[in-house]
Amino acid sequence: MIPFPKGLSRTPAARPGPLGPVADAPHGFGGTWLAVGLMSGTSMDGIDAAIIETDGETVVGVGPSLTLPYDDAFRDRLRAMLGRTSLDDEDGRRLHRDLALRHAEAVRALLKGSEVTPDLIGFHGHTLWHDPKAGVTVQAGDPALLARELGVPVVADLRQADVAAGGEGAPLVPIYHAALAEGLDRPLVVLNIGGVANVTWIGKRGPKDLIAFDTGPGNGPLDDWVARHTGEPCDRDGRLAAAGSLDEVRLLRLMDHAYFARPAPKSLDRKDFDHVPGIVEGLSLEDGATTLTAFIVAAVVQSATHLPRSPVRWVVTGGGRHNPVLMDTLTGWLGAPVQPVEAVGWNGDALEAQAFAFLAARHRRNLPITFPGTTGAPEPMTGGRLYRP
Ligand SMILES: Nc1ncnc2c1ncn2[C@@H]1O[C@H](COP(=O)(O)OP(=O)(O)OP(=O)(O)O)[C@@H](O)[C@H]1O
Ligand SMILES: CC(=O)N[C@H]1[C@@H]2OC[C@@H](O2)[C@@H](O)[C@@H]1O[C@H](C)C(=O)O
Repeated sequence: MIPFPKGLSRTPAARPGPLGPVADAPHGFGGTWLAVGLMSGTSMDGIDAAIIETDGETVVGVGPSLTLPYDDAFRDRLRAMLGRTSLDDEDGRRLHRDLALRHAEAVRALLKGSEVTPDLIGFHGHTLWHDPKAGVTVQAGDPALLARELGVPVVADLRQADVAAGGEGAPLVPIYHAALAEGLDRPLVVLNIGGVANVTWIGKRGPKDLIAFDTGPGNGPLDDWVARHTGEPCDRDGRLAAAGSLDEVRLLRLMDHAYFARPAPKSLDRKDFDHVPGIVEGLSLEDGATTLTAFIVAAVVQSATHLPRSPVRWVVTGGGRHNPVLMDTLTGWLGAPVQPVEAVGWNGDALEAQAFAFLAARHRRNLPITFPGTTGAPEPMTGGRLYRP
């Protein structure tokens, strides 16, 4: 564990706060879909694909999942397109097409050797730009082409309606966390540590008793730091962070950002951390890794001040849960039980992809996917657009 820095304030005692609306009565529906979910996350490691059986309210069955990694050349191409708001030129159209084709390849790999044909695909695409205050969120990857390639209806454009209504358009996964958390002790917090990190607080009042927001950086700035110094994609198993020392002064500078004090709901783009390399510049490889690992944890500790009540436990999903230094430091600094989501029987490598399958099913049922407590939408909102093959 990285020692707790003197200059950082501890989580204040949890205080009561506004709660999201409680669920409407479920709509009657007798059937289920076999739905594939596809996510290309901010860490740009590859395409996650998973299959579930669901009616959009409960998860009836969970099937296999996989990650189709991006090769370095494609990752560089993707990175070069970050920040784009338009795909309307040759490079943009090529990326839109190639992402769809790679997602089709991921679905074929997922289904290989099985007799299964999915009924539905939930497709996130890859976020190039996210600025909900300006009403803009851009995901690359052509859903119409994906539907044609696979001969299966595709639900995509899942952030657009929420952003158009004044919501943050992110995070979208909380309603899936809530569906999975039925029957578990609550309040429960699900913490996702991918490229960016986000939390879902699930209260006791039913499946829509949710508060969710992005906490701050996930592995993104740490991955970038390690890649720049070593060419490796990440601080594998936290080895570098374990060997370094925390630079408390720089951590406090990293935490001196208006986002952390801002009340939820709120969301981030990867670009919101563009200033981070400048702050850690000059540190040794190991001390930089320790300080950027501590930054992820400090942002989570700060996020706890925006939660209505302390949870009974934190369950962690996303690639960050594989980093033992990060997990131990979270446990120490939060002073609460912190476990990987596998402790409650979920698959942390497949959860986000599964969520997009679930959201596609909710779209087909016309059930809301975002809520005042998760994105700041004015009311529970449906979302997504259906592309038929
Ligand atoms: N063994 C490990 N040790 C340290 N870090 C790891 C390990 N395995 C994965 N990671 C981290 O997890 C990251 C990938 O996480 P994940 O797949 O959840 O991200 P993502 O889905 O792309 O992001 P987001 O949730 O922001 O969209 C890697 O970039 C790496 O930093
Ligand atoms: C705009 C965007 O793509 N945001 C992602 C990103 O990655 C993690 C965090 O920031 C989260 O808000 C969101 O993804 C997850 C899948 C979500 O919408 O729940």
